[in-house]
Amino acid sequence: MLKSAPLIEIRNAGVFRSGKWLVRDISLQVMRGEIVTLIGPNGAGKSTTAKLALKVLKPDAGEVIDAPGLKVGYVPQKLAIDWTMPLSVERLITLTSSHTKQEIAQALEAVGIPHLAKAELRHLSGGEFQRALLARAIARKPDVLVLDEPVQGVDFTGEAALYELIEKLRDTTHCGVLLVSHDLHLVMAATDRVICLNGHVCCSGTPKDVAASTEYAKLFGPRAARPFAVYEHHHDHTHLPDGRVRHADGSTTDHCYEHDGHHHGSPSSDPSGHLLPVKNGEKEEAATSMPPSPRSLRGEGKGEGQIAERKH
Ligand SMILES: Nc1ncnc2c1ncn2[C@@H]1O[C@H](COP(=O)(O)OP(=O)(O)OP(=O)(O)O)[C@@H](O)[C@H]1O
Repeated sequence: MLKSAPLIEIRNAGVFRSGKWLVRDISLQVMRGEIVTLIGPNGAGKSTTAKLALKVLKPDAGEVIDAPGLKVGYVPQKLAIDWTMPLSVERLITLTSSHTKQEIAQALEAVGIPHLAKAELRHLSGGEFQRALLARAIARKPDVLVLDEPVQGVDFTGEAALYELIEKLRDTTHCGVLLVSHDLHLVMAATDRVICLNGHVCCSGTPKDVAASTEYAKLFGPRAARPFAVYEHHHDHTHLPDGRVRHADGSTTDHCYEHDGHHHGSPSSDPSGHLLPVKNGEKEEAATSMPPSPRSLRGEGKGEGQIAERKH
């Protein structure tokens, strides 16, 4: 596979269903090692575009071109799972493709839940469930990960941890990532390009470029006028298990320094003592309200989002 060729390229593609264009004239590329994030209001065509990229949906106009031999890992927005049936994490990973015990263990280790191999899905927290889905997607060592709202059912601090995990997976496996986010205001800093959809590509660029664009402001109205908090983190210090902090120069102290990475933006702090980015006044709300239950977010009984992976 050529390093400089796109892993997935969508060229002027459109999907026509039930007498209307769900999306039209969509063009985007996902390169190796790149994180591309799709944002847009409900019904803007984000999932439709992700399914185009996956070739789950065939374009009625334009084309979708994959790199030869492309392997894709997919985390769908909804899952058709019978929650009355016991289903373990390791069984989820092998539902549609076979993996050795070692591959399963590696995937679970990579997403930080090695201890949950035998756990039942219905007992997992929202964050653990999303990690199990990610483990499933990376077990086949994909060239590209397509993640449709991978932080759903997770609270604000958990969201940040999942975004960090996605960035880490990109860094360690050098895969490309196409990420769907419903969150207009919290886009991880690792995102290389944001594509803002509204049935068509409304605008695109770096998170900061898109936040500053008039098209984005027009699409999201007064919400867009509020400050756009890009989740940023700098690994200039590490919290040790005993509570001390190790700094980039190797020294350790009992607390972080004022100027340490994370220590910008909001005056609020997370449980690790880090300041969290301001989510446009929504942070407190997000932190205090209960996240939707994982089960309600798993599309129970809706029959959508069959687990799908493909290899060409
Ligand atoms: N098979 C279909 N037939 C007709 N309309 C459809 C079909 N699939 C999706 N739609 C419609 O297409 C539009 C785009 O849907 P899509 O799920 O891609 O949006 P989205 O941006 O992912 O939305 P959300 O943020 O709510 O998940 C919606 O209005 C949806 O109702």
